[in-house]
Order: sequence, then structure tokens, then C-alpha cells
Amino acid sequence: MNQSKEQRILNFVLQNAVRGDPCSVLDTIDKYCSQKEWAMNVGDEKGLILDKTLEEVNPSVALELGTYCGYSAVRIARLLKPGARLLTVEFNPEFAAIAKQMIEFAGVQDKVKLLEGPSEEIIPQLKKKYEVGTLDFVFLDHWKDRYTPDTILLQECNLLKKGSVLLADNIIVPGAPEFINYIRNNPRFQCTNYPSHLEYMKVVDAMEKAVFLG
Ligand SMILES: Nc1ncc2ncn(CCCCCNC(=O)c3cc(-c4ccc(F)cc4)cc(O)c3O)c2n1
Ligand SMILES: [Mg+2]
Repeated sequence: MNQSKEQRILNFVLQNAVRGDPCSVLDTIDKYCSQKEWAMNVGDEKGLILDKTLEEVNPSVALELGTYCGYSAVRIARLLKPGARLLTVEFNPEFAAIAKQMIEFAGVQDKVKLLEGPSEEIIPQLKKKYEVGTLDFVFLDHWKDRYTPDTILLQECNLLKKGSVLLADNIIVPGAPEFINYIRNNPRFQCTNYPSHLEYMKVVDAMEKAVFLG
């Protein structure tokens, strides 16, 4: 049974990156996915926008929707202050297994909790089952047509507070037009667009930041 692309990415990291060094894991994934096989990691260019947003917010509790191979989970966790934590949601069991190993190899497992399941099921469990009060930061990188319903669900579950920051990937490609329409016309959010490029490609993409005004 031949390997999946995600397994090949993990193996390349295990063989070429430095265990316990998150930056080397990120650089190694970027090297593989730009030179050998494209994959839907947020990547190095949009990754810098993610980094800058995280440094502004300095979250105590962060949520990621769509873990994939764990690239952005490692990227986020490496910037978290002591005691801060990331909850990351992935419903594909094969991807979750890959991401778990990636997160452990990078040495950020103590900061990251990987939750397996669809966001629509996990979000309503965050307060009681995962002892979340409110979320300081949410990275949306899962099904693009789930960005809006999950943003509404986060509000309904009282998981956002004044100042909570959402950052959404792939505003142009694959695109999240319904989310953009929802969030930019919602007076409870202050939006900022960050033009960029699709990971590892010369294709235009963008990220959208939305600050919850309470
Ligand atoms: N509800 C729920 N709950 C939890 C979940 N966990 C996973 N999922 C499903 C996530 C499925 C993958 C989402 N990501 C993308 O589709 C994506 C695609 C591209 C892309 C592809 C081809 C192109 F030609 C160009 C661009 C680039 C990106 O950066 C992307 O992030 C969940 N869903
Ligand atoms: Mg993405």
C-alpha cells in the first residue's frame, strides 16, 4: 500500500529536521512542499502574517480549525507564551495521526491539544469538555464554507470576547466569498485584509483578520 503525500512529508521531516526545533520543522516542510510535492500548509509567506498577528494578540488560549499535517499548529505553538495553549481541530484521522507526530517531533506537544472531529461538533464542547473560557485567537483554515457557520457558532457558544481575533486563510484561493460578505458587513467585527500568495505558488491569495468588538 503506497504512502500518502502527508506520510511522505512527515518522513521527510523525521529524516531531515532537527527534533525539538520547531523552526527547522517548518523550514523542512516548506522545502519539501515547494520543491517536491505541493501541499496545503499555510506556508512561509502567509505564515509571516500569522506570526505577526500572533505577536500582536499574544493569546493565552488559541483555536485552530483544520490541522492537516500540523504545520500551522507548530507555527502557532512556537510563539505561545509559557502556560498558553493551542487547541487544534482535525476530522481526518489520517491527517490527525500525521499532525500528532509532527507536533511531537517539533517538541511543542505540551502546548498543543489535537481534537479529532468536525468543528461543528467540537466547538460546542470547548467550554465544558475542554475547559475553555473564551478564545483569544482563532485560525480558520478548514472547509471554506464552514468559516461563516463556525464563526456564528463561536458567538452562540459565548467563546468570543471583546478583542478576540479571527484570522482566516484562503480568502482568494480556494476562496471564502460568503465569509467575507458575512464578516465585513457585521458591525460586531473590525476587518483587515492581508494580500499575499497561495502557499508555494505565484498565485494571489489573502488572509482576513476580524477583531470581535463584543
Ligand atoms: N468542518 C471541519 N472540521 C474539522 C476539519 N478538519 C479538516 N477539515 C476539512 C478541511 C479540508 C481542507 C481545508 N483546506 C483547504 O481546502 C485548502 C485548500 C487549498 C488549495 C487547494 C487546491 C488548490 F488548487 C488551491 C488551494 C489551500 C489551502 O490553504 C487550504 O487550506 C475540517 N472541516
Ligand atoms: Mg489554508
